[in-house]
Amino acid sequence: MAAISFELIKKDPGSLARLGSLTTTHGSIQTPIFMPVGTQATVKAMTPEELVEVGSQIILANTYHLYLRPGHELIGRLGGLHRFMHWDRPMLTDSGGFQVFSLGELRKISEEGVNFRSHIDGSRHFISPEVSIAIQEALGADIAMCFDECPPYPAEYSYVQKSLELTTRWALRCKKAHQRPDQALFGIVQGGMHPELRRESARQITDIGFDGYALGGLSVGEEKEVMHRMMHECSDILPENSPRYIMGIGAPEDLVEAVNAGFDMFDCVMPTRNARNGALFTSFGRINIKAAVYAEDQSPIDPACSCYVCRNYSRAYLRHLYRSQEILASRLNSWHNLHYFLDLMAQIRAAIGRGEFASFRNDFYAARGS
Ligand SMILES: CCCSCc1cc(N)cc2c(=O)[nH]c(N)nc12
Ligand SMILES: [Zn+2]
Repeated sequence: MAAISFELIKKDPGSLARLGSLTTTHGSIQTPIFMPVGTQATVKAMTPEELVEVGSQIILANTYHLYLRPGHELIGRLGGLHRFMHWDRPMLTDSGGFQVFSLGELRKISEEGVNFRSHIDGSRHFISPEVSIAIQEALGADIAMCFDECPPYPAEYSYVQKSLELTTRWALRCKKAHQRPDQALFGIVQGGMHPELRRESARQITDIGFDGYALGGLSVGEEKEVMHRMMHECSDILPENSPRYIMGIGAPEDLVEAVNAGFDMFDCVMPTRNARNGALFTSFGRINIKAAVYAEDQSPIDPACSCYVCRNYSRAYLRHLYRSQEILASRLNSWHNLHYFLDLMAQIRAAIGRGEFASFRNDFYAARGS
């Protein structure tokens, strides 16, 4: 029996947007979906029960971080990541490559894998496709990701081309190493910001064949129009009846564009990281709660928001908490931002269900004056 099954429920008449249902070992997910990031086995400041209350269906964790601390063997011995963090719904783990390149010190890449120093204590480590798969199988998430190289941005065409070829060879090694029958494995498409390399990588990864397909190498500092163009470059190559995930995306406007390009799954630290910095998402754009203008503002963050925070707390109080560096500031701000992202996806699913995604997209931009 396959670790996951994906049902394409409805295609939007005016775009590539689609409704889907992804069934995993730990339950089903309605797509398009945003996946909160729980890097170190916690979506910062939120309990699992609160994550469910704000609409989370699936959350992410990070192989790199959990390998370094507390260790994947420890988590495996204690029953796996679901039990360790008291989350009994779907989970996805990233493969660690991206974090090694973006967090690790003094990393050295070879055909075999990557040697790097821990960002925590400088200790030396090595991760290969086989090691990444072994870590993810020990953690036991419902979806594992292939070990890939996310090329730096910008990078020479020749470097990006060699890099995508390495990612393909690593993807093949990941597929051969992956044994866990209750865990799906997604391939990752690279190719930088070059349309023809994106298409070449998409062909190579789909030729190997995976349970789902991700676009990597985006949200790495490129201009938005470049990011959006790359989203459209390989939609026609990725199998229509497989789940499609764009890694590290993104801001609300990027989510709308990614759905418009035919993608189903997204993750980003933005709602929780921005929350801790006081940046709050609303139906009329972003606000920063530390601004003096909110000092005596008794209105909610967003009058159009139905979340627990907007129903019970004023901007004045949230500004006070933030300026006082109270822990509750991170909790309430994260609660509202996650609700905003997850409610946006629920509105998108409803619009696709009505065959009205194109008008939803127009209204979304109109409400933000763009
Ligand atoms: C928990 C974090 C998941 S997404 C991390 C991520 C984010 C972005 N932006 C790109 C990549 C990528 O190219 N490859 C991989 N494995 N991961 C990426
Ligand atoms: Zn709210």
